Amino acid sequence: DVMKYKDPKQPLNVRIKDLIGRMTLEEKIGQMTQVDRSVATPDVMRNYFIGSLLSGGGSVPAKEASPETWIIMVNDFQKGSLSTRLGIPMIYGIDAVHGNSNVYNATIFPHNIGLGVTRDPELVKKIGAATALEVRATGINYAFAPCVAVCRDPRWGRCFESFSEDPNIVRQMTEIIPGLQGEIPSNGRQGVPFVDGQSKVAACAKHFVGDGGTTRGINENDTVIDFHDLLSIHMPPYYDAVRKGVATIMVSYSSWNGLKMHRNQQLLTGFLKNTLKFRGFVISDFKGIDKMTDPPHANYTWSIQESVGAGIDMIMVGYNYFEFIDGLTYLANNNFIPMCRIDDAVKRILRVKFVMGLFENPLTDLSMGKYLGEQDHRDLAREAVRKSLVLLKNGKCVDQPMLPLPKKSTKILVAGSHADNIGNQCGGWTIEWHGESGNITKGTTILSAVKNAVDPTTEVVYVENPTPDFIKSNNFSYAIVVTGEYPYSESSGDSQDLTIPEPGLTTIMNVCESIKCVVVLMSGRPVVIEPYVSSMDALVAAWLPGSEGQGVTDVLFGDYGFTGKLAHTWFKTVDQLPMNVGDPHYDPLYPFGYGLTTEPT
Ligand SMILES: OC[C@@H]1[C@@H](O)[C@H](O)[C@@H](O)c2nc(CNc3ccccc3)cn21
Repeated sequence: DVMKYKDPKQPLNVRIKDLIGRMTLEEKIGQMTQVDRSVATPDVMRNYFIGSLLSGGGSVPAKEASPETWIIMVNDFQKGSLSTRLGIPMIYGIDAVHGNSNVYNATIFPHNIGLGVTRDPELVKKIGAATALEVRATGINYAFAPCVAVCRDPRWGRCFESFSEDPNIVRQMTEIIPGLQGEIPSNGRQGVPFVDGQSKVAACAKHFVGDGGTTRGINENDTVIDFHDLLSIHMPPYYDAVRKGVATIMVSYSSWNGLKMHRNQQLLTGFLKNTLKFRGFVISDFKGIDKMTDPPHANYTWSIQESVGAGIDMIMVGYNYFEFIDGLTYLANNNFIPMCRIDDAVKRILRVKFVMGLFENPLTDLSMGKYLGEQDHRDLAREAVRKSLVLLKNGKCVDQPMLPLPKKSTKILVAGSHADNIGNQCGGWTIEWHGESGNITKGTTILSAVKNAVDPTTEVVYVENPTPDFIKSNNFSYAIVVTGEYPYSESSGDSQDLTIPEPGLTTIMNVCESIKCVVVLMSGRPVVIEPYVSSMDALVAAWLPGSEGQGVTDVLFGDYGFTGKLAHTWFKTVDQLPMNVGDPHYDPLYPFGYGLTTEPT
């Protein structure tokens, strides 16, 4: 008989039922296994029936690899999967969290903290669509995005991955999901996985749930709140993500009231699958099951039993696929995990793979490579940068605004560690896991953007960390100081003091106490700035704008007006934290929703 699961005209549930009815336990467990590309080969894919691969942060086929190199790599792994008895295609995931940002020369969009400021769902949906194309340009079909964390404490190293402290802004920004996956047709079913073909990708709402609410913002720590607050602060974005057909949801490393999310059956199965009726697949975080114990990996068989038993469908194993497969096989064969749980997991994984057309189009044509970093994506990113900037101060006297800056001046000074540094303006999850300073990928630095923006007769002088004497010996009309935080991600970004690292503050004080200055602050979150604001003539929060630095000068020089409003409370001192809009004792330096505006000249 023609195998029904191979027939795209068959109803989805018929295909799933037919296929799972043919699968051995080995083939089922293989589908639940995701490993990093660095330990995979086509033979491993075939012999262990591996259902999914990922590129962890920085896991690339080669340094500065071209899109074609990426496509060939992914296709080769896929051919390994297709050569198995049942020919089930694998799904390949990557952290396309601000563009396909691991990939050299991809368009790098502002990180989520900047996108939340735009409060523009249509813009963010377009960013999702552009990102999907740039992911497909590398042969990849699955993005571990969007992060829908609600960051409640800026000491959290991942606050830059959160759209806002306000769940309503995060809910609005889930429009990136139909951008990434495609819009559910008006006559289509909401609340079931939807991925609209070869220019779209499966998305991943993460990290379920409460990742942004941990104690003192300590990454992967404990979120101690009652069920009402969990449901009203951290859960709402998942209502929207499920309704919009998100294909997958990733579990948080963190705990809720002392229980690791990776073993929280009440929330993973009881609430997400049974109450919210989520029908896609739940994926663990990287070695998330290892981290259920202290020390990690202390009892791997227990970790497998507790996580799969709680309702996780695909395990982001990391590297040790043999140990995982062996452990889960033992647990299934000895009924520590019931077969119905394994079948539920595999059905969810197959549902996503069928829905996204993976069986019909498992391979990528090399011609898709042209979409990587294409100009109209860069123009879109530039627009997002413009709308993400927040003007916090404009002139020392209300009636003497400094911005917009004149394009025609005799001589101006550009200074600061982030003025001529693409890596610094992109932040974490860019090329490398933690990101990296330097000329790491294609883009426009702020210095280049200034030179492009000003009148040709204006002399632009760049000195990264100028001395007061140097400044005073030149008659600069004004200075633009670009500085802030260096790239970080995850726990490496956790900070208890939230100070601007040196020499940033020194540069700010040296310049601003010598001449008129506008400070462009690049940071993944609000940082300690209050003691220094009085020295500045103007202050712009630029967050982590990404590769298209021209968007910053578009607004500084008045081609566009400032429109952004804070999506995060800007505290005065860290001992006020956590402090969020709506709190009874709310005494910020700049409140949630604050932002000065300017008119285009
Ligand atoms: O990169 C995969 C996931 C990512 O989607 C999650 O948001 C994040 O919590 C996460 N952390 C790791 C662990 N980090 C890691 C980075 C590079 C190589 C190996 C592990 C992987 N991942």
